[in-house]
Amino acid sequence: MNSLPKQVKIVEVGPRDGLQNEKENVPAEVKTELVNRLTSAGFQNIEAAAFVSPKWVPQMATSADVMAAITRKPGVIYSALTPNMQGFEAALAARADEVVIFGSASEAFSQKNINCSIAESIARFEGVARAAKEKGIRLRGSISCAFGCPYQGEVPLDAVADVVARMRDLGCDEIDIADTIGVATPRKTQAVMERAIGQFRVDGLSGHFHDTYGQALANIYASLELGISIYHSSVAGLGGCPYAKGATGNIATEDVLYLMQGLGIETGIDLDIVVDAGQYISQFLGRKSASRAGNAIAAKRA
Ligand SMILES: CC(C)(COP(=O)([O-])OP(=O)([O-])OC[C@H]1O[C@@H](n2cnc3c(N)ncnc32)[C@H](O)[C@@H]1OP(=O)([O-])[O-])[C@@H](O)C(=O)NCCC(=O)NCCSC(=O)C[C@@](C)(O)CC(=O)[O-]
Repeated sequence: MNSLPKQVKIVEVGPRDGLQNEKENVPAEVKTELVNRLTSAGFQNIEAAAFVSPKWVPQMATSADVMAAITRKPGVIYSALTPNMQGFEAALAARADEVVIFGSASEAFSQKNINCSIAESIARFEGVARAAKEKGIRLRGSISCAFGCPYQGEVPLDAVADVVARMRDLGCDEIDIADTIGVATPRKTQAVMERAIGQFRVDGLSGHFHDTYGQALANIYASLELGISIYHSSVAGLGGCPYAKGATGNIATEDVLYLMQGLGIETGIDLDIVVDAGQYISQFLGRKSASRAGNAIAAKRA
């Protein structure tokens, strides 16, 4: 059996990826309370904002308010999505610790999500990357549809490797390999991750798995076997992408933490506080949490 990493970093993406698709406005105070609860749970990295066009993603329009109101813990990285220089300037003003340029391995998805081709997106990201370096802000690259696309279907492995190399050349500190629509299975996951590892250091790659087909935990395990040690997840399994119809949320953070506990892998995160945060946001949204571990732990307590 391959040896697994002894510790992993869990990037909590619920306040951004999780909430961006909610139809009803989630007030900035609720998002702020969620980020604060997640901070107290011990995450090193929380994706808290997206400085994107409010016409494209209205739910993220309050990002500056959230970034201004959260109680920051020293050492915690609060990240923001920045598709272009306008987004970067807003993230800088909001004191984001990390900016995220987000592209795609699928041409069709790139057009739908950010209204340009892959090549145009990379050209657009060059300015953001340069500005981030000048200001000493961490730079993360996110690659959507690395395992399949809702518009074009199959995404060639070469296309993933190519975008990883382009993100690397832009100077990304970390690169996310994202299963936007949750279609990957473990062998496919390993095939894609191996190509990514061929282009970038393994300790800078992260797995970002949506759980549409219930495969995300298996895909995380498959990635652990390759030595990947950064994973994205969303409290209560919140989420879905506005440009990926039918795709459900990210894998629930509570479920990932339960898995890591069982494997004896250190995360530095307090599962009980995350369960409370998951119940808090689910109650606000008026629905049951999508986290099976979260619901089981909450039921046991009651
Ligand atoms: C990229 C654009 C802006 C191009 O959109 P565009 O329409 O081509 O942009 P434009 O430059 O022509 O500008 C049009 C208007 O947008 C404004 N604008 C332009 N830029 C900004 C900005 N940064 N912030 C605020 N406003 C902005 C700009 O000021 C102008 O306003 P107007 O003059 O019409 O009033 C647009 O397509 C966009 O905002 N897309 C965002 C899509 C998005 O957020 N998708 C969800 C996140 S990606 C995701 O979830 C996947 C991920 C990361 O989680 C990983 C995974 O699971 O796959």
